[in-house]
Amino acid sequence: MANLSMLPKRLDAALIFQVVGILTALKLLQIAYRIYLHPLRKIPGPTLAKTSELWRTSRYFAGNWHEDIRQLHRQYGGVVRIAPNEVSVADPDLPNTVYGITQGTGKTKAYNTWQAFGGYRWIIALFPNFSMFPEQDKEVHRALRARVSNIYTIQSFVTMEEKATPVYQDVLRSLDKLAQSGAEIDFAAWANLFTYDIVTCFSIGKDMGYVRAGSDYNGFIESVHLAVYYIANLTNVWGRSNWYQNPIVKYWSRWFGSGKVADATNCLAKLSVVQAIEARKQQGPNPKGKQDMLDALFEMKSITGKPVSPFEILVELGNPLIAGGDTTAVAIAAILGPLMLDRQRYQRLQAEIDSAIKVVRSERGPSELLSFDDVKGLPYLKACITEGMRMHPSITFQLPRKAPKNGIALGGHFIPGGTVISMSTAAQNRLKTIFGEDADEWRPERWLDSDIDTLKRMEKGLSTFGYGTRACLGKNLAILSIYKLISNLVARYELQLTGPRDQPWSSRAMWFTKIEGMMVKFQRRQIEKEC
Ligand code: HEM
Repeated sequence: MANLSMLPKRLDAALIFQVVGILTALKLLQIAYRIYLHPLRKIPGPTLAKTSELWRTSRYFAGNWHEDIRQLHRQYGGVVRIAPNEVSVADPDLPNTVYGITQGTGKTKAYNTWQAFGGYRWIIALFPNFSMFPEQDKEVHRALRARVSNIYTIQSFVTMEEKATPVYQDVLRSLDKLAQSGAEIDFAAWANLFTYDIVTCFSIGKDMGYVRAGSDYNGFIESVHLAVYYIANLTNVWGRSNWYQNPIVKYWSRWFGSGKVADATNCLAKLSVVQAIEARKQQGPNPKGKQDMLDALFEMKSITGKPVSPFEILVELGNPLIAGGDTTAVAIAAILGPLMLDRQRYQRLQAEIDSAIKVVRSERGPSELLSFDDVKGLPYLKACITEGMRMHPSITFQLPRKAPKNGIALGGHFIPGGTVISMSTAAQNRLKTIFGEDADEWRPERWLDSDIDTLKRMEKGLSTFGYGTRACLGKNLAILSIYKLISNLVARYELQLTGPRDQPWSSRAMWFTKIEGMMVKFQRRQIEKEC
C-alpha cells in the first residue's frame, strides 16, 4: 500500500496556475487559428460554431435542429460552417457533387456512433461485426448492401404484405371503436404503434400487438427513442455513444433510476429477436417460401465467405427494427397533418381513393382493405405523400461525407479535401432553387402541375430518403406501408384535428424529427357504411 506521507502535503498553487494558464493559452490559440487561419475561415457561420464542436452538439441536444439548420441557411446562404471542420451545404447539385456515386466522397467517422462500442477500432477488433449503415469502407459497404438488396425490393415486400393483414385489421377495429366513442388520440404517437407492428411483422414475422394494446406496453418504442437520442446526439463528441452505452451508466440507470437507459442500450431484447432467430434456425427453411425478412436473411451469405451467423442476422434485423419504425411514423403524421388542416384537399384525395375502391370492388367484390397494388398508381395520393415528406422529412440531422482528397467547389466556395460536408434534408427539401419560390408552402399540386423539367429537377433534388449509394435501403417498405395506411384511413374516416389550429402539433429533432401532440378524432364515413 502506498505510504500516504509520501504524497505532497499541499498542492503547489503556482504550479496549478501555470498548467491552467498554459492550457488556456493553447485553447485560445486553437480558437484563434480556427477563426482566422483555418482553411474554412472564409465560410460564413455562427462564430461559436467555428470554435468548437460543442456548439452544434448543444443545438442537437436542444431538439430544434430542423428549424436551426433552415434558419442558418437562410441567414448565411448555401454553404455554412457549422463546426470547426464541417460545412453544411444546401445546393441543388448535391446529388451529383457530394452524394453522387462517382465523387469519391464517403461516410465519415461520425457514423461510428451507430456502431457497437462507438466504432472504436481496437474494441471492434475484439468483437468483429459488420453493420451496413455506419460502414465507411466502400467495398465492404457495397458487399453488405448487395447481399440483402433482393430482400428490400418492392416485389419482395409485396410478397410479404399478406403477413401484415392482421395489423391492418387491428387498425380498423381499434379506430372504429375510437370513432364510436368519439375519443381523441395523439395520432403521431398512435402512428408509432402502427409502424412498429408493421416492421416487426415484416422482419420477424409477428406483430407485437401495439395497436391492439393501444400502447407501447413493453417499452420497446421508448427504448428506441432513448437509444437514438443519445447515439445521434453524441455523434460529434469524443467517446461517442460509449458515454451512454457502458456498464457504469447501465448500473447507475438500474440502481438509481428507472432502468430505462440500461434497457435502451439493449432494446432488441424486448422483442426477443435472438430467440426468434434461434427458433427459425431450428425450424429450417420455410416450405411456403420467404414469408418475411428473417426467412430471407437465412439465405444471405457472409461477406467473409463463412456461413452466415445468427449474430449477423441480428445486426441485419436491426435495420428495419431501429431505422424503420419512427421514420415511417413521422412520415405518416407529416402527410396527414396538413391534409387535416385543408378540407378541400382532403376531399380531393378521398374522391380519388373512392374511385379506386369502386374499381377494386367491381373486380374483387366487397373488400375491407385496399392493398398497395390497389392504390400505388393514384396520382393525388402520391403527390400528398411526397409533399408531406418533403415539408417534414423524417431524418433531419446532418448526413456527413468526407470531401475528396483534391477538394471540391460548392456554392462559390472551395472546400478543401478532408473537410466534412453535410446536408440536412430539412434545409435541402425547402430549397427555392429546386422547389420554386413557394418551397416553404405545402402544395401537393406542385408534383402534378409542374412542367417536365421542373418535375425532373424536384424529383432529383428531393432528399427525404437521402441520395446515392447510401440512400435509404428500406424506402420500399416505408412507401408500401404509408400508401396502404393513408389510403385506408382516408377512405374510411373523416379525421379531424382537435388541437388549436394555429399550433396544432410540435416537433422535436432527435435524429429523426418526432411529431408530438397531434390530437385527432375519427368519424366513420357514410360511404363506407353503405358498402
Ligand atoms: C419514411 C421512412 C424513412 C425515411 C424518410 C428514411 C430516410 C433515410 C435516409 C435519409 C437515409 C440516408 C442516411 C445517410 O445518408 O446517412 C436512410 C438510410 C437507411 N435506411 Fe431509411 N428511411 C426510412 C425508412 C426506412 C425503413 C423502413 C428501413 C428498413 C426497413 C430503412 C433502412 C435504412 C437503411 C438500412 C439505411 C442505410 C443504407 C446504407 O447505408 O446503405 N429506412 N434512410
